[in-house]
Amino acid sequence: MAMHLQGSLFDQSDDLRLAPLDGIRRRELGAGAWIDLLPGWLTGADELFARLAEEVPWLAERRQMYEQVVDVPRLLAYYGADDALPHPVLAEARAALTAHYAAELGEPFATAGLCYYRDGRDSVAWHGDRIGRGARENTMVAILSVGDPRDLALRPRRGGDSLRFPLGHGDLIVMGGSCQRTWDHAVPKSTRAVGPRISIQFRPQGVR
Ligand SMILES: O=C(O)CCC(=O)C(=O)O
Ligand SMILES: [Fe+2]
Repeated sequence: MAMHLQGSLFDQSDDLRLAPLDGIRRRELGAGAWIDLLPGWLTGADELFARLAEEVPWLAERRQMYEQVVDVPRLLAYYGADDALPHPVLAEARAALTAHYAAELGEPFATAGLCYYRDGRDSVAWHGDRIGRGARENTMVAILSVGDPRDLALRPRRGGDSLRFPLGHGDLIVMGGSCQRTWDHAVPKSTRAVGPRISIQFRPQGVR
């Protein structure tokens, strides 16, 4: 009898595979912003999660906030357009996104930012990716999520209700149009017992 002692942490498939992007669904948010969602874009991502958690040179940042220096409540890593990505499937993912959005975006996805949320206390506060061109131009930010599910919350900057999109293991969300200018996004803290999550954000050159 074959015994599989190394159980899967999050999903059943051992096969690391990206689904075609044709199945992605768009939702218009208003004010020229939209999101595209594809749950389960990447299957078999347990090994990817483990490798990223162990091998990425994670940085714990500290930031000045008023009179205090505070810990940024998540770990970070950044890969420029010419840096080797920490796993080959991430290069594949970036190439697939570049091909799928070529006509609409008009430039490749280039950089990869990684965030590691160790538990429900880790989070990112409301912001838009507005360092650089995101403040002035329409652009796209594509986020692949692995590990425990966390919500990505979005709210219009002009005021209004926030929306929450639960992002699970292998899910893809793309924020596009005016989203970085006219909407803010956040990963709120969670009081539920949540395990670790890693997000990979692909952006065009000069968008942060
Ligand atoms: O982890 C996420 O899904 C969002 C991260 C984010 O918004 C950012 O790093 O700019
Ligand atoms: Fe962001």
